[in-house]
Amino acid sequence: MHKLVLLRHGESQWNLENRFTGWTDVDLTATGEAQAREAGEVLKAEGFAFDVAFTSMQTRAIRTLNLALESMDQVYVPVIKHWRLNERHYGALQGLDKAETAAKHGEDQVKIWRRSYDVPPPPLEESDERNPALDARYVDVPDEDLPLTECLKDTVERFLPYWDVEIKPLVAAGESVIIAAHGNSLRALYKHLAGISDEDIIGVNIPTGMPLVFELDEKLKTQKFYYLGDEEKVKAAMEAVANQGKAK
Ligand SMILES: O=C(O)[C@@H](CO)OP(=O)(O)O
Repeated sequence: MHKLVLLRHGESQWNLENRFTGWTDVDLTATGEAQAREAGEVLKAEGFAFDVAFTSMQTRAIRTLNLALESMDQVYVPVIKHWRLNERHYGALQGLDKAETAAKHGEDQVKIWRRSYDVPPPPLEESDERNPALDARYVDVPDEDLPLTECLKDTVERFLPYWDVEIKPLVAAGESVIIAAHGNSLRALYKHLAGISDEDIIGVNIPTGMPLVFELDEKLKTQKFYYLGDEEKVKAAMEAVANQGKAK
């Protein structure tokens, strides 16, 4: 049996401000840092010893991983960063307040933009200074692979090839792996690993800073998955994420 750990970053500045974030590179808040350290403590208490860690190219996920490994006394673990683990690109919604957007366009429309499988938010203009093609960290990525918006299906299509080729073989070989990433990029992997339908993925919300363990058999079929930590706390945190798209 293999155990794979998924960890969404701790609270970011724009989680706190309730703004659509996507590929905007915001940092953790002090609460987010504490959540990351706490995740590390929980993982340590459960006896996890990682062989390799994967994360995105975004500060909030990288720092969450670093802080968690630090509180596990495992900063020596090799870390691989890749853009395919980045958050889903939120297009022209990036920077907008979620509750204000719900008041303007309706909660139903915001839920479609936030959680539907195949409806992308309006794209950024190519000339927008936030176009990832202008960001030095993606200089080696072909422009046509860099998104100006994404629905979850697009995120699945860019994340899963990386999972299949780079991560899955390590898990299959018995390596202990942690992936520190984002609410929606982890929903893409969650959908795949848990076999969730395009319709049911709408109801899945991943809370910040809470380790999610997938137990996989020898064929890497999921046997069970669960969050580490207090069940009520996890439930409340999931509901809070779902409610971020409601008008005030
Ligand atoms: O803004 C975002 O990029 C994501 C994750 O923080 O938010 P949401 O939960 O609304 O998809």
